[in-house]
Amino acid sequence: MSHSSGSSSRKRGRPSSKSGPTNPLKPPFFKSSPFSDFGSYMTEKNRKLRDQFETDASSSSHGANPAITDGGDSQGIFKGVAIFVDGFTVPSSQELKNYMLKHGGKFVNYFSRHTVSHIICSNLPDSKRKNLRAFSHGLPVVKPDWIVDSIASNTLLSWVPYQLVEHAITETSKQLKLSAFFSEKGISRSHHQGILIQNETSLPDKCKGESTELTLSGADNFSQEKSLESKHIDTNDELKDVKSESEEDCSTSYVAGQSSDHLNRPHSTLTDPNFVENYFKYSRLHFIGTWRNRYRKRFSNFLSGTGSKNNNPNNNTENLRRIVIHIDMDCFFVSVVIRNFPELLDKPVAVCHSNNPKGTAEISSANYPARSYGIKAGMFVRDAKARCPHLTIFPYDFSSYEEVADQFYSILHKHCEKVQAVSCDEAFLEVSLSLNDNPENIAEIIRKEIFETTRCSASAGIGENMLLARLATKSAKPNGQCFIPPDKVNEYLDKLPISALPGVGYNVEEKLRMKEVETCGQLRTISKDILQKDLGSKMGDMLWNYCRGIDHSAVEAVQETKSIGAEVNWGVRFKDSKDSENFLMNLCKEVSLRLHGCGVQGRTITLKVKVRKKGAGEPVKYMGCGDCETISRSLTVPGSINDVASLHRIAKQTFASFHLDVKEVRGVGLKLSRLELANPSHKGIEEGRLELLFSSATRKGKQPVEQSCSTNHSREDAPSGAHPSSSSAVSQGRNISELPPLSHIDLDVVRNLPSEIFLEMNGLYKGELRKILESHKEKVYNSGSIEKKDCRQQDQETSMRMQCELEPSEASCSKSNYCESDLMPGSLSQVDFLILENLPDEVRADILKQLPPHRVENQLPESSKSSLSLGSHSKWFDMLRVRNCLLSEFLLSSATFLTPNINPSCEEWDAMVVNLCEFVKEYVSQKIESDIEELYNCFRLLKRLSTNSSLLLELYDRTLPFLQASVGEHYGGKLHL
Ligand SMILES: Nc1ccn([C@H]2C[C@H](O)[C@@H](COP(=O)(O)OP(=O)(O)OP(=O)(O)O)O2)c(=O)n1
Repeated sequence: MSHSSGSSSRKRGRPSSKSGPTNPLKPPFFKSSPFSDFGSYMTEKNRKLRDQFETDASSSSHGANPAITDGGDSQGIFKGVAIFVDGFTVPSSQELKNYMLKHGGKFVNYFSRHTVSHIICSNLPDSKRKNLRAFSHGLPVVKPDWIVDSIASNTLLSWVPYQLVEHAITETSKQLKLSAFFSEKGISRSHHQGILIQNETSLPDKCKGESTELTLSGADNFSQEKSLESKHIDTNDELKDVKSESEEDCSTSYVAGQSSDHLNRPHSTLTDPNFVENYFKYSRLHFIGTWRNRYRKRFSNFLSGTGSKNNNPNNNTENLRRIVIHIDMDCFFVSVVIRNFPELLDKPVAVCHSNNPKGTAEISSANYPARSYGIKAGMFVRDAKARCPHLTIFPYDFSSYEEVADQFYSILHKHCEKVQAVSCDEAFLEVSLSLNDNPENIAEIIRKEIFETTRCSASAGIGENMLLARLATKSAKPNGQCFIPPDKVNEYLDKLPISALPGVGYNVEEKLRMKEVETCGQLRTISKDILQKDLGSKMGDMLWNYCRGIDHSAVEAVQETKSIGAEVNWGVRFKDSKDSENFLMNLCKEVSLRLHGCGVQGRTITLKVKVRKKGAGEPVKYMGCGDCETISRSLTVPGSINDVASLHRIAKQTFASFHLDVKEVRGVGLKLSRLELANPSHKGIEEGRLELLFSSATRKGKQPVEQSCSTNHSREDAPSGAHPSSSSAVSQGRNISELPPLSHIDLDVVRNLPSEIFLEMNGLYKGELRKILESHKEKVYNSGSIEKKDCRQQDQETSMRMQCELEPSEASCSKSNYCESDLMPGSLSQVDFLILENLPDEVRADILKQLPPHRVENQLPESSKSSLSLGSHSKWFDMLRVRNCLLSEFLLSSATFLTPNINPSCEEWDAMVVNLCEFVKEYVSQKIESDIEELYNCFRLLKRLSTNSSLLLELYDRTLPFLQASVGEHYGGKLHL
């Protein structure tokens, strides 16, 4: 029977008002038939057809259906699917029926919303389209291609991309599109999950296995495909490639956990001017990478770094032992998203931004049932689906991860004072227990509370050190705990594969395998000398310890951040230098945001660029970076920075110095190291920083934190409104014996401290800190070398800074120390104008008097002259604040780069000259007077530095004419240098 006849016979047989006035369910023409009414006739007919279909199906599966028998999939890919074909289709209804026969599905001749799971249809007349809900009864209306493609890929594909009408499913089942769940207004995930459940239960039972996935993939939308299509109308070959790739990837994928904007977001720098911002907004790696900053802010009260107060109420330290607990949530991302789906607990589930079964999106987390199919984090979806076609994939839900992570850490901090955060779902705890206490009890209490609060399980490993605790967690997972008592350590390690030890990668494993060493027990038979000889001193030493269960690292509540940056290695495709510049600017904005978020700035800027290797084809991963070479360069500037303009200037210059074909660039990263606390005027400066400084300084001195900072205190203890030096948390309860020894204090950090913290710290050290700084300064000045000059200059800046930051009373009493003319900066470029501007008027006037007068030729416009005149300080400061010595930073970094032992190549050298010329041109052309002031100072500085370097002299000689020509062009004069 054809699809259309099925439909018409249904209409024909429908009881009508004309059938009989008495009982419409018993029309007169059934009176003489064996069927009591039309319903029983249809039931009987359907039964017959079903039997017939099943007989055909069983003969088909036993006979001519290699797809089922050979494929080993005796159930067939359409198990649970029952189609009803409506209207003319290609392939025909009969062919579709045969496909169902062969591949385990059902073909329903007469529509019934109770037996049909999918309506197959090639076209919908307008009338049906308008009244879709009535027509479809809430079932999916899908093109026959869905069946054909599923057979071709031997997998039941999501039907969503094959919907006949885009909104078929969303309108009919009142299901919101996934994009709506992630609107900017922040509709909650639980709402979204609630809807998913609702949808699942509303589908026929037999479809439930797939329904979660199907419903989730409701975010697959054609609009995305279409928008990509329209955006990619371009004759450029590369764009064409991208088009086909993105269609392949996006047409059947959702990008969830994101706003609807994102669903329509193009997938590369080629078409998205805000690519960097979007990339980080939706990136799981970004979430993981930036999580620590959020944690620090939220739990700053707990980050005293002391942690030495005993957990045990009985404070008798003699009878206590130190135990480390490593606690880790199980399959974190999955556990969080399936909390509302208890029926999925024992089903394979993963989290990924796309569920396109052919796609190369990476699995972020897989639950343990999924792992039994070999699915793991980092695997492409297509590989995961190949291993487990019924894998349910959920989108990210970052806000819920954050919420659960907060709950997790609140519990940990409640139970333990010394918590070392490893990641959003993993931490080390150090607890002190009496010899009789069972360490498993506390782990159990914590795990129970975590589960009751978050509805997600955590596993715990317990041991005498961090190594053993971490190893024990592996044995405990999932949802368990494991204690390795001291007398069982060797036994535990004997059989443990060396690959389970932290830090053992493929290379080390291979080298040891060559020696027939595969377990820790076997590793113990090799001497330390041999290990160090074969694997290097550090690795050899570490492995020698690890295979004996020895680990000296201490649980540390505060961990130093050494660098902050951002890197994008996906979706990077530039057409021209305008693209790359725009990208760099956005990357700098991102990095600047992160630096401000942490209240720090950095002095060393590293730019890393990934460039496609010669001959490397397009990457396997869609829009990935593929086979690349990595080039990187670091520059150290004299003053730390965190503002976008400075970062961008340096990044742009460095990028240009690589002389790359931008079309070949596949990834860019920017990182700042040598971090310092940000300028006190920055909002990023937070309370508690001094605590961080103490612990970092102490670590630097390789002294365990708890030894020097034994008193527990939190900022909440500080009485409000009291004088900082006596009331702050730092001062609370501290006496000098509890502070790190002065020799452990990092003087570079101290130099840059905000005044109130410096004063507080100096007070704690009874004035010794200032003395040390001064004597250090003397030493530097007396040691005589080219470096002295820089140190001296730096110290002059420090002196200025200290002078400026001292409280008025302190400032006046120390003035004689710092305002001596020999310590004054040699040029304006060495002055921190922000500080200068904030000085009391008389102090600033004092300092300004001692600055060397700058000279600009008379031809400069009057306006420039007046703004550059020392008499009009306020205007001058305002302007200078805007551009705060950027050029000098560039020049000084160049100077660092051009030290005699580095010897730049000709290419690098030429790049330097060309870049400087361009830089100068750009500066001058903007006609900002403060820039002229800056150029003047910078070239003076360059001239001075060039007396010690022939390279710098050449740089000066080659760029000076350029500078003068530009000044002449824009101002009609030249600078006297
Ligand atoms: N390649 C990776 C690794 C991890 N993560 C995310 C998802 C994880 O859920 C979370 C925590 O990482 P874990 O390594 O702790 O892995 P899981 O918690 O998923 O599993 P396990 O139970 O093994 O800890 O970080 C990720 O997105 N991509």
